[in-house]
Amino acid sequence: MAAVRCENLRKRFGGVDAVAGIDLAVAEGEKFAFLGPNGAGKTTTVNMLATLLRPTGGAATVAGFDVTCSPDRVRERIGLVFQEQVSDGDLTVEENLLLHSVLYGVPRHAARKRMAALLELMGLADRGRHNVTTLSGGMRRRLEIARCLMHNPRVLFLDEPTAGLDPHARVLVWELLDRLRDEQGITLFLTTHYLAEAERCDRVAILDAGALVAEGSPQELEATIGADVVQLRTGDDALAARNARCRLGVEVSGGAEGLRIHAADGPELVPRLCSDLGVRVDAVSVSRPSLEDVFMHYTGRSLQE
Ligand SMILES: Nc1ncnc2c1ncn2[C@@H]1O[C@H](COP(=O)(O)OP(=O)(O)OP(=O)(O)O)[C@@H](O)[C@H]1O
Repeated sequence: MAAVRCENLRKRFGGVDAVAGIDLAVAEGEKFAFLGPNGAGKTTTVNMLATLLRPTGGAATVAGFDVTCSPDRVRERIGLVFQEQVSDGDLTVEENLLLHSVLYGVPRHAARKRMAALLELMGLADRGRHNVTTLSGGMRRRLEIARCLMHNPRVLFLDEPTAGLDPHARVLVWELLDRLRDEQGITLFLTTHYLAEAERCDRVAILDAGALVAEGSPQELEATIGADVVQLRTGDDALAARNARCRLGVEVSGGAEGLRIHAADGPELVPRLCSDLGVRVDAVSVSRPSLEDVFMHYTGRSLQE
């Protein structure tokens, strides 16, 4: 059973198709990223999957239940970490966690046990009695995640989980998300516009203007746009280009930065270039396509624009 499934899922606001017919399946225990620029429709999709917004059309199931027909069943099985802080700043860390468990009907004994385990997992074990306002930004984000796990959800939706955090706090959040998935088999469904965050996921779907434009593992997506680029500077570029074509059968283009060769496996080609070109090789570099290149390829824009 897929943890999340969308079939032609749509949401229209006034005259705007915020989500324009998405087909998607996320497997149980998968770490899945929804990558797209601001306004692409990521939050709208997550809000429909989390039963906060009613779809205009199509269908979606989460943990096996239809989001429109069985929203209560869906809600029991999901956690939703928002970009903004939801925890009550006037309460302590423990009070926030216990309040959440009461709202979800978790028995008191089970809630205390789960709270202790989650505080440990999140690196907040010594902060339980502290007021939320005394926590750093990274600690607050980890508290938000812990809160959403108190009722033991099977699918965790995280909207930009590391937005606004410093690099160290970001790494801590990533590590604990990995542990959650590895140790508890929770499905993680992230929205992000950070390429580094998407790179760490099993599978990425690229969303642009409400439509899915590509989907696959980061490696698969990078492979779809083609080859590695090998750049060369030699003692004689004209001769090097001729010999590369004749002796190695590779296509070469010239430019201000020397010679460029597209190769399926750049690192494998480099030693052959050095030994077979018959000219001195002064510099060589190999670059692989990144998710930024993939995004640019499918949308014609940079993700950062
Ligand atoms: N309640 C609403 N009413 C009208 N339009 C909306 C509403 N919510 C979202 N939109 C529009 O739908 C589109 C998608 O917005 P959405 O917030 O889902 O994008 P996003 O990819 O999550 O962006 P961000 O990363 O900025 O959160 C945008 O054009 C937005 O202006």
